[in-house]
Amino acid sequence: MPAPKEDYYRGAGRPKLRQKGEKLAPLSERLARIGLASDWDFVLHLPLRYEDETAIVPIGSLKAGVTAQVEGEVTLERVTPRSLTAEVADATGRLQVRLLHFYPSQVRQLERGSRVRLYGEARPAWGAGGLEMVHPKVRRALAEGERLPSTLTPVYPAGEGITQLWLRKRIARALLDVDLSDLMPEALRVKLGLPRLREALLYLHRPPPGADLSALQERTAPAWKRLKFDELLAQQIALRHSRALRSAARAPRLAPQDGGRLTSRLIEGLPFALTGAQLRVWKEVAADLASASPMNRLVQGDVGSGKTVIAALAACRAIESGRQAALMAPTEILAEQHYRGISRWLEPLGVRTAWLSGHMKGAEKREMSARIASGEAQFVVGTHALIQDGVAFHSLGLAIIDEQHRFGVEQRLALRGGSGGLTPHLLMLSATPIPRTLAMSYLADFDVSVIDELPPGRKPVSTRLVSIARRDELIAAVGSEISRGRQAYWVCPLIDENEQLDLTPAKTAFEEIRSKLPAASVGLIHGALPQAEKDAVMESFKEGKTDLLVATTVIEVGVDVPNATVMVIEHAERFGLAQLHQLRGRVGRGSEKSWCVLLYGEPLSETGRERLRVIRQSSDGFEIARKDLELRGPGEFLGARQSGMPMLRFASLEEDGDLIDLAREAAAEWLRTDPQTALRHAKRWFAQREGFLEA
Ligand SMILES: Nc1ncnc2c1ncn2[C@@H]1O[C@H](COP(=O)(O)OP(=O)(O)OP(=O)(O)O)[C@@H](O)[C@H]1O
Repeated sequence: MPAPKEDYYRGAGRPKLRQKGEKLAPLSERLARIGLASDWDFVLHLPLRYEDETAIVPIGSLKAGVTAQVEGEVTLERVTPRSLTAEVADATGRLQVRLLHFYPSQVRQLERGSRVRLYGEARPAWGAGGLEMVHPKVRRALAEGERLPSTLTPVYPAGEGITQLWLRKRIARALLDVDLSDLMPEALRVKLGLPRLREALLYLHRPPPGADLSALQERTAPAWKRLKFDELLAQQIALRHSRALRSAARAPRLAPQDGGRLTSRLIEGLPFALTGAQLRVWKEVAADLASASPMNRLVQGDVGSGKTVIAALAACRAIESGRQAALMAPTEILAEQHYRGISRWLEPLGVRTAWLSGHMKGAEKREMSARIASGEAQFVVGTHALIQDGVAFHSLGLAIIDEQHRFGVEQRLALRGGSGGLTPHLLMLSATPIPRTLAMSYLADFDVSVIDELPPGRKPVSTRLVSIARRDELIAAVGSEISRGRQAYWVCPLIDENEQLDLTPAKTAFEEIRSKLPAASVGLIHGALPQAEKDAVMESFKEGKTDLLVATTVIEVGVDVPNATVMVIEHAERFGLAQLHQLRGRVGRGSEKSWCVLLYGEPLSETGRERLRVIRQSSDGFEIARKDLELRGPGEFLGARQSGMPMLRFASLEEDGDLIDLAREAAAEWLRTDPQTALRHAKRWFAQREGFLEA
């Protein structure tokens, strides 16, 4: 559809209103906001969409100020010596036409009953209501089936005060200045039937007459394929390269002479037998640990699949090989739980454990740091406190990171640190399953193990959707579950009253439930409580002294209380899919039947409804993650910070799975035959991410 005028002259987005007297930021700053700095950035600043000036729009959809082309039949005409006015109508509406000077030929063209095509700007009609065009270009209507070759004008993403015209000129200059010669081996390009890079870019910035608009918009044109492939290829090259750098590093071999007395005693002492999946994953981890190249392994397992025991085994392996092991968790609650849980297994085996919290006071913290530095503490658990200043390990052999996606790359690297020229092994745990395509591109640098089996005897959690209007009924039902000796969670999205959002906050829910269930012992936990209080509340729930725990999402990951069988989530529609799955995973951890009740407020938005539907129908974390990725896109799913890898701009992991496979193969081959040029290709794409290739 022809563009409204401001699209061309004032930038594609709706111009943001500035306050009176407010100055526009300098141009370079405004450009930087939309990621434009180097010539190469401009070259890759591709049109958001295209305007087709030859398209014909229905008269009924015309708006004042819009320049467009319409087609219709002349239904009225009036000729005076000074003007020619006519009315043109199509099935959707009518439009006035006014010519103030005219030729006899135009009178013939606009004769009543003839069909014409008009191109011009629509304006409010003079005198009468409706719209008119003054001096439009008048041409004969198209014959049946006749189509015009389209000429497409690009419309770029633009920011405040950046005009389309300026962008077009700037991009045209960049296209001349930047070296667009192909780096990709010619044989590969021909094999994949891809256009040259220069051709592809020119095609996208200035589509030739007759270019296929839908292939451009849907990003299926060969030119698009070329750019997506180049991007994926660059990513694969960068990942392989960083992997190669890593394998050049040396790690301590963690393979005890005596075959591992500590690990075997741990396995023997467990109150359960390891599942087949746990055994397999432990074998994979142990093999990595025995190698002199640093392990970089991600263990994925659905909620409750038993990842902790893998971490404990790996820690024992480091310790029995004479090294220290550290575990970093994203929250105090989780770190504390791991500390207690794993210490309970390790201390009877004579392992010396230590706990480092961000809340520790001076003397206590110094003492812990000293035990870590002297090597007296063999197994250390903590939060970010572990990588903050003043903590140096004596001989760290293994760094374990729980919920790895909650930490940035720098944090992961910081814990790994290294001592004595040796790089510790890195084991990451994640309960957020990462779909295959995503893992293959962003996480190609990790080895991945999957615990794809739940411990025996688990019963699936029944998930119910209940309108918030039935809250009272639900409280009573939870009360009767509690009277049978079970425990329950009641999760709310907020802590305090908030006037803007009509959501029942945790504090109100706490008071209300307490008064409605006087026989039950009810606790409240949220992020704003002092640490000591949080610990006490959690401990009391774990010990079964508290029956019902009202909470915010502080309990989201990792909390393990097998006697809890009910999870109520208020305003479930406000939570993300991964979060809902994690929360639901807090129940169904024992052998009793468990319930998850999703209380929703009405009206439900389309996406809210969709999320609740997915979570009710599936209990498979991988399936849910795939849906989540679909609903949110990889950027949000991973978060730029979390992946540590440059986000893909053009390729889509959901749609371009086949290209990822091709790019993987091609990257390996290219790095083998001509590593220099392959790396130049990767740098060209990710130049803006300094240090990425060195990471
Ligand atoms: N093989 C097993 N047989 C029986 N119970 C097991 C087994 N492995 C682990 N468990 C128990 O299952 C529960 C869940 O284990 P764990 O806390 O390690 O899960 P997780 O994978 O970390 O889950 P989440 O990500 O949800 O926290 C714990 O109570 C643990 O003791």
